[in-house]
Amino acid sequence: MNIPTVDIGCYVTGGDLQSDDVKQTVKLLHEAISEHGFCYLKNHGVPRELVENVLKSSRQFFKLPCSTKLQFARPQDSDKNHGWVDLERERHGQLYCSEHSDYGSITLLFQDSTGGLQILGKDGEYHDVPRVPDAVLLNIGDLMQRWTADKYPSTKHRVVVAQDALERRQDRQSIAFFVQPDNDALITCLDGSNKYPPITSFDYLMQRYGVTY
Ligand SMILES: O=C(O)CCC(=O)C(=O)O
Ligand SMILES: [Fe+2]
Repeated sequence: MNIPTVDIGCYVTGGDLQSDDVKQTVKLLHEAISEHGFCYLKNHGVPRELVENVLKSSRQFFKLPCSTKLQFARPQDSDKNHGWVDLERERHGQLYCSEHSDYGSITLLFQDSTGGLQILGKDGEYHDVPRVPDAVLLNIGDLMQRWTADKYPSTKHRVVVAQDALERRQDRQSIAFFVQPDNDALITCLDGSNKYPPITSFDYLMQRYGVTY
């Protein structure tokens, strides 16, 4: 499957929104995410060094003893949705990155070179989505699909660790940034169709967490 790469440099550097460059970028972005719900972004403005530093810090963090990591654990019975989740809980809830779609508006994902991410194509088959150096992967979440009355698909995906990586006991790292609108933002179908009733971003998220955690 060919996930398109869109260069958003002209927008990131503050280009005039009415310029042909920006209009063309918007068109390509629209086409890419309408088709796959996924696309790579180039010239996204996040410095490579920053990404590498975050990966390094997270490597250090995960090597800490469990007792230390527990101090930063995500509370189980509160609406605070950040913090460390141990593998057992993660397996229970999220089935360790088996097939799922993301909840929010968009997700930005940096992967390492291990690979393993796959997306479900319209053909019903899973397709590898390898890392593209210096690009960030953007994907549409369920709330954005609802917001766009299903025009932008929240495509199902999963992570499978390749046999050779398993044998080498190679660690895999990725950084996912889940973008969620402000809690009180009312999500109403943008095309006026009212295909889904309006819901606040917070209520939607809580509904979903209620099912998963
Ligand atoms: O680690 C990855 O490549 C993807 C993870 C993912 O899909 C998620 O956390 O929602
Ligand atoms: Fe995901």
